Amino acid sequence: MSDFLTTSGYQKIAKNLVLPTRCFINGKSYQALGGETFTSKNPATGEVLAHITACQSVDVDYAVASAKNAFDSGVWSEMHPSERKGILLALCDLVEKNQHELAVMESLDSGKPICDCESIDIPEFVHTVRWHAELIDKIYDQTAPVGAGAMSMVVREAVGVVGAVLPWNFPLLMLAWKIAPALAAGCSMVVKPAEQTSLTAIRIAELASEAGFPAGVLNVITGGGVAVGESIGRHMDVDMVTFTGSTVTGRRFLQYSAESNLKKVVLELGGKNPCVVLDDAEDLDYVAQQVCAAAFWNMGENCSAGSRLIVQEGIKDSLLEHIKKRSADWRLGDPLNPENNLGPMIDQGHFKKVCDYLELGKTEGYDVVIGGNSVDGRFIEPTIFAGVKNGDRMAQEEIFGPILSVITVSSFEEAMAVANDTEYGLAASVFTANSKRAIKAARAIKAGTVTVNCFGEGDISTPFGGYKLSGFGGRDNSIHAHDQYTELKTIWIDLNDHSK
Ligand SMILES: NC(=O)C1=CN([C@@H]2O[C@H](COP(=O)(O)OP(=O)(O)OC[C@H]3O[C@@H](n4cnc5c(N)ncnc54)[C@H](O)[C@@H]3O)[C@@H](O)[C@H]2O)C=CC1
Ligand code: BAL
Repeated sequence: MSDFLTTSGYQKIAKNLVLPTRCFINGKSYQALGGETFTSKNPATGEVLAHITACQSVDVDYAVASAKNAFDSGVWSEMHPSERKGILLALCDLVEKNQHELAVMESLDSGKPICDCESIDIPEFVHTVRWHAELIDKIYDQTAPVGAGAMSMVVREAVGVVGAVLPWNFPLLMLAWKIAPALAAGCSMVVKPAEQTSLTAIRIAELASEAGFPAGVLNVITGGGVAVGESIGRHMDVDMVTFTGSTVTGRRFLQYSAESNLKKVVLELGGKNPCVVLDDAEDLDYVAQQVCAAAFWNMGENCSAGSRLIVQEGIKDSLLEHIKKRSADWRLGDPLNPENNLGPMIDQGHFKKVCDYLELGKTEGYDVVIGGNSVDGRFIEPTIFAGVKNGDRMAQEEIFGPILSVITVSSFEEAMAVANDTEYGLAASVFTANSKRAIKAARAIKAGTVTVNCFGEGDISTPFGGYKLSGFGGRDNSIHAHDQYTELKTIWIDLNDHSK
């Protein structure tokens, strides 16, 4: 559903919303033992939304014990797959029933435009959970070709207790990408949302309980990165961690695992993704629209944002003219106004970081094609710097804001070399009318997803994750995500008659 209300309709919902302040453990609302709280603020206004319970390692112990008890009891892990599916589908129905309230909560907490919350985040949450729910009563285990003397079954079993540590840029959607395959596979979970955006994750745990999830299967624990995130990463009873966030923090989870129980670790990390436009690209207005979406969607706070435009010199000027026109599609302002599609930066620390890149652009003397300014101390204008060299900081560092660097190249070969000249490898887009060049480019670029003649991340049926510093250990989405929340077990049955 994506019919928008009016701004005043959303404001009315916002006024009446009851925002959760306690987390959700073992089927109940839970207050951290230490009694401390942290504040969640509206990034668009700075207003305090909620004082949320700040958990510590002792609370993590309780959440993990609850998840482990639930898992070991078999109440979820051994439930008939079609029954598990039914409960996951019931959660989806409840999310749809509460769509507007969840959308407003997400927008207030994260600064995301309400139009995106309504038309992308919530429908995609539901689609993701339904897809994995629908999968679990249709997949079969295998037998191995071991001859007549034995029967060998190769079966998949749920990993156990999964810790999910989440980022703030897609609070609901990243929650879905992690919980849908893990819960469908039969795992129990301890989820830590980012401090900036805890509200909708808590609300989803409440709705899950209402949908019939047994206590302890889905626990949401709130608090800081070190107090809660590290405690999950080092916990001896957590069998796997799935993480989305910065590469710096992602590396830490490998360390936590190595220094504890060698838990499985799946990391979905940063990106500095190229949009390559070759000189035979058709319909430059469409290309410009896609380039703008790649760079500015979700305020550029997107790991797969196309933040480097690599354009062949013959069409650069013409493409930039189209991009200037298309940038008018991006309207900045009150996230609760459904006409706006650019909200504020997530918090003041991040706002300052992105402002520093605006300053860097001026210091470096780049051509400012559009934007270049901050607005109201919270928002950043969509900004394009031309004349950037790929070795520059602007083209190498993940900014996580609506800033696009334009790098000009003279040939296909140079475009490929520049596209790959990054420590990241999450996503890339290529625009060309020549199908051979499209396929060659898609094969040449070292990235987990390469889209041709469009910007995107694939869909629920395609794996999402990165090469190089963009990821480790697995993928979100698709049947591959389901598989990674399972262990492979071989059961070997001797059929020989040993009595002779
Ligand atoms: N790949 C992506 O989707 C994301 C990338 N980022 C990048 O990271 C930069 C910094 O943003 P942050 O919010 O600080 O990212 P972060 O990676 O530090 O935070 C993500 C999650 O990790 C947790 N965390 C933080 N420190 C931890 C630790 N020592 N041990 C365990 N868990 C920990 C946080 O509480 C949060 O839940 C951004 O400017 C952006 O460039 C941020 C969020 C998402
Ligand atoms: N774009 C979805 C994944 C992420 O930004 O973290």
